[in-house]
Amino acid sequence: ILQILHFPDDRLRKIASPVKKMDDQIRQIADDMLETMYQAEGIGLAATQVNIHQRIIVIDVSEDRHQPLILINPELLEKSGETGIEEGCLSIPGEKAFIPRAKEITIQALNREGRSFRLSADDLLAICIQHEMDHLIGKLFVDYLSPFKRQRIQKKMEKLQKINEKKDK
Ligand SMILES: O=C(O)C[C@@H](Cc1ccccc1)[C@H](O)SCc1ccccc1
Ligand SMILES: [Zn+2]
Repeated sequence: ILQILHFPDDRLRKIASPVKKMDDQIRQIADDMLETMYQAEGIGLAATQVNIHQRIIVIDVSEDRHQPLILINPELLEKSGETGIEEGCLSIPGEKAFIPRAKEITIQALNREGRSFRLSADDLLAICIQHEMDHLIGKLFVDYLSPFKRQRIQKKMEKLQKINEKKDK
């Protein structure tokens, strides 16, 4: 299980580098990320969130929680339409906000064997991919909100941090 960074940790703002070569080390990172995501009851996780600054995303939006998707070096090829839901984020626990997203997207990525594939997605899967791809460029859903709302969330998270630090001591 990997430790998930929490907003406003500056490391969440780093830009991830493309994976140079798909190898066992990258596969191990993806497996550790999947385990961390399932344990945290998320439906997606980006490497940035676990302080690994490479373009690796894991997703599982299935009901049975056994259809993991690994996206290496994802690129957005097309997007269309508009949709949105109240989004959460494992790096901003307890906060939710409606975020506008494209309804359909087509991406290209490498799979766990390092082979290039294209994926067209809509609804929750499309939203999740867009949310995770934002993480890889240091973007969080709070960045779509007004500065006032973002600041209010930052204050709440910093207070939570202090309470947790006291507990750990
Ligand atoms: O922090 C993350 O990247 C995990 C996100 C992924 C996500 C956020 C918003 C919309 C879709 C995916 C979530 O914490 S996963 C938790 C969750 C579960 C079901 C529906 C929405 C969010
Ligand atoms: Zn997130």
